[in-house]
Amino acid sequence: MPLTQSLYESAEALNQEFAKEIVALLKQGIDERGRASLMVSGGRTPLPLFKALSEADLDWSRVDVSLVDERWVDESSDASNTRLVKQNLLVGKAAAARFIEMKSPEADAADAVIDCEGRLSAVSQPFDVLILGMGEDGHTASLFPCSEQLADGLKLDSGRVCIATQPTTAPHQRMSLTLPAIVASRNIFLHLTGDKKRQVLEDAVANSTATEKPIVAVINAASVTLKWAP
Ligand SMILES: O=C(O)[C@H](O)[C@@H](O)[C@H](O)[C@H](O)COP(=O)(O)O
Repeated sequence: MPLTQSLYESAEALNQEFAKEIVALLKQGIDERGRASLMVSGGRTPLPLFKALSEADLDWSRVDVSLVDERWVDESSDASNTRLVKQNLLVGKAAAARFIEMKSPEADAADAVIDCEGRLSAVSQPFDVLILGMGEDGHTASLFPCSEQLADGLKLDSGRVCIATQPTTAPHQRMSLTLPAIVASRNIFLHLTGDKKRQVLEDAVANSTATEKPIVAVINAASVTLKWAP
């Protein structure tokens, strides 16, 4: 599938323009279906985008927000994506959005998959806007090349929305959307900054298999728009 490239001179320009594009897509979803859904990844890259979104004029009360993946830690942990989103995105105007939790009290993410899918069934699907990041190992969401669960997470006919994964190259058990859940989204964005990640992406698309670099699995299965700045 095509990877549309949207390249910006600066991260500032990227985040301002990207936020406007996301808001327009969410408005379209609300106009057409009464509600819209925004699925976000964790990590450091999205923080300035979250700030721009939190200041955007939108009927956020009609927007469902949830996570593309979650580290299986308490919200009090600095590693929690729930904490990251609540502190950076669901503030200001965006505080009115409905947040659907991925994390639940189960000690093991593997014991929480069915419940997580049940909670996410309350989110209007297909997701209107889904934002992916990427690690330098080519992982996206919490679909890591090193994890034993990767093959199951990449099965397009699994019928699953969530999967518990255990990376060996990154801390914490994870809960992740599966590849089929990701690629069913109406608008999929890959949000990257820096020359290194752009090089990793270009090399992966040119030379890697989906299991070597899971971001390739997404690009092979859906139309993805790259949002990149230096
Ligand atoms: O929970 C997570 O960590 C993310 O979902 C993960 O897939 C992230 O998007 C990449 O690791 C990039 O993270 P950075 O933006 O911090 O480089």
